[in-house]
Amino acid sequence: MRRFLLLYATQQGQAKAIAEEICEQAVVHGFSADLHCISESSKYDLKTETAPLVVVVSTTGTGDPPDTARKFVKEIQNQTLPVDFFAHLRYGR
Ligand SMILES: Cc1cc2nc3c(=O)[nH]c(=O)nc-3n(C[C@H](O)[C@H](O)[C@H](O)COP(=O)(O)O)c2cc1C
Repeated sequence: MRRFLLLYATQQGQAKAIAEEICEQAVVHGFSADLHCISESSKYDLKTETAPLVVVVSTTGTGDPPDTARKFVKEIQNQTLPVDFFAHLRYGR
């Protein structure tokens, strides 16, 4: 089965439900999704990830990320990261 990484960030559960549906449908279509909340950073490593990445994230407040995504957003907004830091990633959101 072709694997991909599936991350979600949710405030009220909708993004998680959508990610779980994608995970179920993936199997039907011959894919295997590794599903994690985006805050579970010990369970995935985007620096070394070679499989496609799908991110399901809701917005809250005034276009703010869910609480579970705040750390992730802060990390990828780090201005000291090289411009090609995530250049290897194939991702959709
Ligand atoms: C308090 C609140 C603020 C919201 N703010 C935004 C927003 O700024 N932009 C947007 O596109 N959607 C906004 N929404 C809509 C949510 O993104 C939408 O309800 C989504 O399905 C929630 O997903 P979740 O259950 O994964 O948190 C907001 C919803 C709530 C309840």
